Amino acid sequence: MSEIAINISSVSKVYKLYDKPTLRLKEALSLSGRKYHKDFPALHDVSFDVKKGDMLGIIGKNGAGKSTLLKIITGVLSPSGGNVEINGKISALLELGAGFNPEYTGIENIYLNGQMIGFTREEMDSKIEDIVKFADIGDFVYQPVKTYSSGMFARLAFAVAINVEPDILIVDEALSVGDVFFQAKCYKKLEDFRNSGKTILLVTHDMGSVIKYCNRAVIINGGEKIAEGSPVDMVDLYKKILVGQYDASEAEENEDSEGAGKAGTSIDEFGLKEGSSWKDYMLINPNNVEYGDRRASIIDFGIFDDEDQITNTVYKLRKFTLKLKVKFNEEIENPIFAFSIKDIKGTEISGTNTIIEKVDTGIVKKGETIEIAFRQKMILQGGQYLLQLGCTGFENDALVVFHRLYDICCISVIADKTTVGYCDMDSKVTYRKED
Ligand SMILES: Nc1ncnc2c1ncn2[C@@H]1O[C@H](COP(=O)(O)OP(=O)(O)OP(=O)(O)O)[C@@H](O)[C@H]1O
Repeated sequence: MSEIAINISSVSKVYKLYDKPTLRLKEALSLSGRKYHKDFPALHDVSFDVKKGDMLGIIGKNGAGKSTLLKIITGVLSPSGGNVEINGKISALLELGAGFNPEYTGIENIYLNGQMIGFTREEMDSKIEDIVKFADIGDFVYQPVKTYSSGMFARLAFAVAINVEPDILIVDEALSVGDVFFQAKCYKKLEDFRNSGKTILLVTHDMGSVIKYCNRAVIINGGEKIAEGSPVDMVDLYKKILVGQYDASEAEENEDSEGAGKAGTSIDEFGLKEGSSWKDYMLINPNNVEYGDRRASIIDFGIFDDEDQITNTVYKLRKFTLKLKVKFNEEIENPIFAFSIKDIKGTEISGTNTIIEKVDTGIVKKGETIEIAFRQKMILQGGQYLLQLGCTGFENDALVVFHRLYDICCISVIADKTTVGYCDMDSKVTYRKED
């Protein structure tokens, strides 16, 4: 029996773009065979295999071609070139509401969907209870689905897709509309599904989910597959694409064959090239804001994980070090070095400085460069955060800012569990019954 669930071989898709809808008809009726469209290549020569039991993340920017690829895999679209071989029964959650009749009730749509997948009414009778229970939308199952919120749609669609015993489940962003509890329930179900040896393809913009749940990932960019490998490496590479720091040679370096890798670039392995600085290895926010009178300048910084690898990705409950290099353009007495971390909504979550930490920085002379390191345990929950750095001081009891960098780079925290609230107190639990 083949170990491959899906084989995608040199798949291309060219869409026909018409300036006006009438031109489509004009082209169809043209006796001379005149073309009224422009070709738009949405996918070009995409090849990869999905093994049975894989949970493969497909990541890429808006318009990269991910949905087009999924539609080809599920047979909704036919490719312009290449081949797709499927080994097993597919159930897909593509566009929200696709395959649902808005006038039918939830229950009627469950039967309709079941029939479309190939189940008889009797077979669906035995599944309906599980589906309704999983969807958990109360009496709305008896209402026409046109009255549903997008979250209710997602619940019903996921409940159907997961309960029809597919071998391969394809999920395209559908989970992002559900509420957090429903998402958690779905991810749990996806894990059970994968643990039972089934295959999942997940398209999502949520990189945390890719790292947490997938065992492999593929990056699609501009209609091409540019890399395939461990989720952590692919997410790192994808972030570079997002901030315009992608270099094609890196994708080749990252192409690996198996398993999960390690985030970041090893200084030992690659060596910091002469003349390069830590920040060359960091993903810098192109929209960062900086200010200050520049009597001291932050000339370099880097985040180092517990293995001293420079990275934007830190694991929860592991140590990491934040290093800064600050060059002094004037003599300054008792400069203060600081960092803080904000969440993506801008709430300052944590941070410290050398005064709070009682570090005596003394007098720094003009021309000197100070290297300062903050080492701590990452206790924030999994997610994306933004880093702020600063060098300040006091003059006549007033705070002066020499150099501050706002939202300079992203810190991605990877977590394998999420506790309550902003941070994880790393509780150690003991449990015993009294005699
Ligand atoms: N039916 C269509 N006709 C013409 N162009 C299309 C059609 N469907 C998609 N496209 C184009 O093909 C490209 C790939 O679209 P696709 O929906 O596959 O991207 P995607 O990676 O899924 O994006 P997103 O993350 O925004 O969902 C886009 O430029 C899109 O505008």
